[in-house]
Amino acid sequence: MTFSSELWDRGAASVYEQIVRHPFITGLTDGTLDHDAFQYFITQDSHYLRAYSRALSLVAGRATDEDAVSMFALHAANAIAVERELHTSLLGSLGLTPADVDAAGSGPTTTAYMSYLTAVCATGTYAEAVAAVLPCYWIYRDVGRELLKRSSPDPLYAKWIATYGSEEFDAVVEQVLAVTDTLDVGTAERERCHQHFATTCRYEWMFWDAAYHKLDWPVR
Ligand SMILES: Cc1ncc(CO)c(N)n1
Repeated sequence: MTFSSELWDRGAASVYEQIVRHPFITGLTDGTLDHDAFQYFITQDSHYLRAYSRALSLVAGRATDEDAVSMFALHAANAIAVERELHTSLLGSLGLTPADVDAAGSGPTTTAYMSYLTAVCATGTYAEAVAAVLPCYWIYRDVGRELLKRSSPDPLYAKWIATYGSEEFDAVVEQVLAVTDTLDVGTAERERCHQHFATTCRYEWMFWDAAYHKLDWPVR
């Protein structure tokens, strides 16, 4: 069994089932999700993608194989590009400006998820860092594909779905999976990889759940 399928079986399979059943996700395709929740999601994702880009830069710096260095560095740059393009256009359609995103700040779940990714990528081994960032790619690819089958009556949601359900995004994820499957991991390190992978899978579910409930800090 490949390392990536081992990670998925132990850490993602059950969480993924719960993600595709989540009312945020089903609401995207049947059009019942309210725009306030989607707006919260895109706003928080703008904050998330900035941290994700920096986390990927750390992974790039850890990689020894030059193809992997180049790949993660490219993905780090692309995360900023996606944040700017997709989000500016979607936020514009929702009547929001980048200043509104800054003013909203990052919510509790976003902050927790970003902090975890940053910590693992800064202090873990290369394999641990790859395991921590992998669910961000993989879950979005699978969710995007699943949603693309149904698309959405709402053009905003359809646009979002088309990005992550695209063949281009699939090719990106396949490259990362191939890198994951060539990692040389020791026994103790392997367990830590499983923990990080499972944790960021849970954060992926929590990120959608936070948007669905428009979760705010309980105190300010
Ligand atoms: C929370 C989250 N996870 C993964 C992705 C995919 O890059 C994203 N845009 N946002």
